[in-house]
Amino acid sequence: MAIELIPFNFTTILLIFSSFIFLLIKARRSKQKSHQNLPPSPGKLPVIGHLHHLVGDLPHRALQRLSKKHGAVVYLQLGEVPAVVISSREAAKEVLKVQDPGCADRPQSIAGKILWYDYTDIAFCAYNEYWRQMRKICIVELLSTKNVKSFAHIRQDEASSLIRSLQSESSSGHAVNLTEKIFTFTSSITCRAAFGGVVTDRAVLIEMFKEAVAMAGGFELADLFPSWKPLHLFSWSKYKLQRMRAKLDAILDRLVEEHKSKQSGEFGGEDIVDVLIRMQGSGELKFPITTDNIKAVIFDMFVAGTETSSSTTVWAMSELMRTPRVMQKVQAEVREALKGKTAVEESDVEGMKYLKLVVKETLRLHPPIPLLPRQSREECKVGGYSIPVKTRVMINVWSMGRDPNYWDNPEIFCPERFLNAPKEMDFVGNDFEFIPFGSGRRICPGLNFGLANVELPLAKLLYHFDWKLPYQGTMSASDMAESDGIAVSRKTPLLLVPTVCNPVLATS
Ligand code: HEM
Repeated sequence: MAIELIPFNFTTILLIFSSFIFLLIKARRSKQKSHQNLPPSPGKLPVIGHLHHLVGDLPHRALQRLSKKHGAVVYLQLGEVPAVVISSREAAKEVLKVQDPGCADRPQSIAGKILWYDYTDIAFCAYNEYWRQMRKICIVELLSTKNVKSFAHIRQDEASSLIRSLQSESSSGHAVNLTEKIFTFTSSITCRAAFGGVVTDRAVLIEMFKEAVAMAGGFELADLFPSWKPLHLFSWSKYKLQRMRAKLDAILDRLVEEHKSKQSGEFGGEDIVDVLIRMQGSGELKFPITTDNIKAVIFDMFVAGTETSSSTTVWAMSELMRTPRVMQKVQAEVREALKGKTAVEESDVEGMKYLKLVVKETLRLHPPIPLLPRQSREECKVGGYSIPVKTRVMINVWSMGRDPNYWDNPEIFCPERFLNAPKEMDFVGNDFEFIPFGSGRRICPGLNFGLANVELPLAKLLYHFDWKLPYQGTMSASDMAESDGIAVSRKTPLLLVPTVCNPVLATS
């Protein structure tokens, strides 16, 4: 859990001591005016509330443990911040459907404020008219089904580079860092589709974005004690974020300037940055936008579009390596469908039913965003309990995907479960025990783009290569450990040895 420690010296100790007393008095006062009919809670400590229940484990795992003990709707006091954890499909439906838009805000965090330009992007933005306008522009200009289809040649081009680079490295017989390769593939597609070319400073952008994702988890000490200003003044993370923001600004300013001097879309037309610049100048927008707003959206697209898809592909390969039965079955499907071909086309992938089930099963076990981050905009009722206004609502998508009440043998990677399920289940936001893309008004607008960025490379990896672990034996549970942060990927890179099976020609 990303709780940052501030450096210790005499002043710090004095500050911590005096604020402890201040918070103790505040906690006593707020206890007196506590809400009626709140959901059940575990034991609480003065000042820190329930924070100690989250220490030592990743948030989605710690919250699953609490829900098993206290129920599907649990109330927590995280420092000063009221929070509710949702862990059943019925309660998730109430939050995301019945109460939507009552729970459609996002919780605020220092990372969101600094790196996403005062929350003027889409993902961290509050639920308001500005958000609606920006989300609509991004869907129409970038993420619609038609647009996603039109980017097929970019995906094809980048997937072929990925395969060629793996093919040339495979001759050494050494392991390749598949996590890195897939990440480069996905970030190149996002950059080319959204910004018209691979950004010159992409490596710096990637580094920043990785740190941002780790820090945007929202469990920073300063985020949990918003009224305690000295903590904000001395927050080490805040200074780190401000330094990152200065670097980010320089890169994004350059990107915007380049777009102002010429249109950069892949077809010589407009990309999303060109569109936003044009709209900024037209004066026709209901909510006029600044260059900072454009930069917020650019960073959003890069962050939201890259990590989610690449970590899904990497988790899929990890699960396949652990489950030889499924690996053989999916490779057989892919190879049968492509018999005699030297290259994999997107239209070929359409008919690969088992491959699609593999992706579905991967998203059940490894939703890239395990806790949907929402915040109540008004007092609402969930599971018969009251959720006060401005409560952080965390929907534990990860734990619902592994709940034995909904899934047989939930820890087993078994794509066939979706064929044998009593009802057809999909991830488009209607089956609330399986919502890797979220649901309701804030459902992921990049669903089609994301899936396309997972299915094609996966089909290619399985068609062109056989895969081995770089050591004898099988992958252990610790090999599947998860990283910290708002988006959860593998903690360690996936290292695998590829052997060429169906070679790719130099020209394809
Ligand atoms: C496998 C791929 C992906 C997964 C699993 C995923 C998952 C999610 C989830 C769970 C949310 C929060 C939804 C909610 O609160 O209900 C979200 C939001 C979002 N996603 Fe994705 N995503 C993926 C790919 C993408 C891509 C490729 C893009 C764009 C290039 C994208 C852009 C966004 C944006 C802008 C939001 C914020 C929406 C809002 O707050 O209104 N995502 N995504």
